[in-house]
Amino acid sequence: MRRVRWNAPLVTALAGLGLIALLGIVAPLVLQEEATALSGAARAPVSAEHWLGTDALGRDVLARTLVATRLTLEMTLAATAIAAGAGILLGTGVWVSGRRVRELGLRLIDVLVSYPALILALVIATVVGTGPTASVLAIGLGGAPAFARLTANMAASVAQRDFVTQARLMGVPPYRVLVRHLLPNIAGPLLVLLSVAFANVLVALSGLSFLGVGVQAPDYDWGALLNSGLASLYTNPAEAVGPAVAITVTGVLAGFVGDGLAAALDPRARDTKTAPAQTPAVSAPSHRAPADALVTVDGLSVVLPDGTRLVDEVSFHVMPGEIVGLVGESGSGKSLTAMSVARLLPEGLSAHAAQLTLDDLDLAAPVVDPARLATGIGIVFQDPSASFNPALRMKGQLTETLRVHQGVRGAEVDRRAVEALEQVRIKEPARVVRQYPHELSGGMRQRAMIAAALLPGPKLIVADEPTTALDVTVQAEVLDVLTDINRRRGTSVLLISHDIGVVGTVCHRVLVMYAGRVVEAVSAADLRAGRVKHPYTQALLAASPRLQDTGAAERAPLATIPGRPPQPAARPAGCAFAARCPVALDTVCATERPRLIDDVACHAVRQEVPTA
Ligand SMILES: Nc1ncnc2c1ncn2[C@@H]1O[C@H](COP(=O)(O)OP(=O)(O)OP(=O)(O)O)[C@@H](O)[C@H]1O
Repeated sequence: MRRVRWNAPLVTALAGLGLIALLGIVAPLVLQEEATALSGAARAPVSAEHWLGTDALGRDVLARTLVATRLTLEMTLAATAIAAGAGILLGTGVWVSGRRVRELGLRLIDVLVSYPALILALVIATVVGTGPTASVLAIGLGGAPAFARLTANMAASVAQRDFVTQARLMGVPPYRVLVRHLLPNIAGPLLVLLSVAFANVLVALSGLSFLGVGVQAPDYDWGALLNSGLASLYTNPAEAVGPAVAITVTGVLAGFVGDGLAAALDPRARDTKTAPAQTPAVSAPSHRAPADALVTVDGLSVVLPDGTRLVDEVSFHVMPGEIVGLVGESGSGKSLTAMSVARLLPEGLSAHAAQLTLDDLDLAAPVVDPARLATGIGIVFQDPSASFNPALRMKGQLTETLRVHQGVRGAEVDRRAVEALEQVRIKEPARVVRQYPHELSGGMRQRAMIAAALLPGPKLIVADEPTTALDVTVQAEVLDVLTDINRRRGTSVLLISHDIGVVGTVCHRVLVMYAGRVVEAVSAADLRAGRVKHPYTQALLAASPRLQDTGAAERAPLATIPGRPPQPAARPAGCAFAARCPVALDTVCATERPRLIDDVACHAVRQEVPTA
């Protein structure tokens, strides 16, 4: 389960509920006598002696409200436990069963959920009778369908994940898959539902007692006290105020716990918003980007909270109309670099840069106008099947930015959506805009993703491995669309790929990344011709089956790069590639990190260059 990040509403609400629980323990011990003593004055108004007055038999209302805390909380906890226990059992039971039972079970749960819980509880109450136990059973069982539905739905979605499939293939029995793989992965949402259910159960139990079918005299809970206060609502409203406030405060606090838990367990509610790049006050720009560069990145570092640098002082620029490729092995920092430009860093990571700009838009500012960001940068992600919401038609998704940030409405929305699909060469665009994502092929979805990114007219498209998830036959099609858009509209592209063949073919300029740094910047023409300097770029080229240019030097047989890149936290003091490098020098490469000078960061290369 995800680690809980404590937040103020959660802590405050838990502390409040803790206090009420303490009251529930202590009050019956010290106030029991006062709560049952007949003072003589029936329905006495508020006085110094009776802060909330007395009831019809002259008993102190405040003392009774406080004493009732215990029974109310006990009943609420018990009913919530029954709802959760029975619901989770039903939900998981349905999941573990065979297909037919599962189908039947899911339909049953659907029917039960569609039936209001309180009505269901009233029906159960009429069958099992009145009193605390009957109320708890009725409300508990009435709340079970909500838990069953959530458990079954979540279990079904987790069950499709690879690790569950693997466990099942390995013959792990269903109940073990359930306990080891499923329940821990759905515990977060269940916990949130638990606290919300607690509030609902409290209100429902109080409702039953208030209606006279719950707790019966001489027992009393807050609902029963509310019922007795109703009779004197006009003469002594305070009698109803005590239990009403108690129910409201406890219910609201439980709701806050649910809310706080949801925020604490959901990374999107915290810092995924986009971790803004922060500009350190002291660093001065060092990267000499042309004045008319569209994107300027100078000294960009992406760091973990413990200070580990995942991306380390990366500098580059993208000119208007230019396609720049970021290439390197998995983990070299390509995505984090590109996502910093788009201000879409994952939670927990922060970016620092001396300069990070798109035209005159400061991407390193703590706050950036979302409309300018959304219309300035379009993003194409790797997996087209995950990029679209399966429940919505293509039109709405393609045109979201247009509608939200550019106020485009009505027939214009349709026209622009169709036009965008035409531009990415999707046949019958008018029909496709009305379709759902699953009705499109992978290649079409990826081209539609490019259309969505293009629609607001961005100056830059960030394409993060746009062809990796696609069939080889459609990869070229998608890349062709990207280059075509670049040619016709002059849109700049920052293209991320682990395939040096792809970037060499599509880009104008290529930045080779290794262990969080740019180790070489090279024109695509030089790359294709094999005119590269850094031993890592040479190794990548030698290992690439793709780059076949007519003007290229004679290709050597395919090679592999021995070893693995170092983990970000274990990068050596010297060159991070030294351990795998065939030309590493004994001293300097082991001790000194090479800087990017004349587009290459390598001590050995510099030693080879004869000094004038
Ligand atoms: N949210 C995160 N928390 C911690 N480490 C991360 C996070 N995201 C990425 N990393 C680490 O940062 C480094 C760079 O990651 P990044 O995704 O930018 O690499 P990449 O070159 O794009 O690789 P790939 O081609 O596999 O996507 C990797 O070592 C990765 O494990």
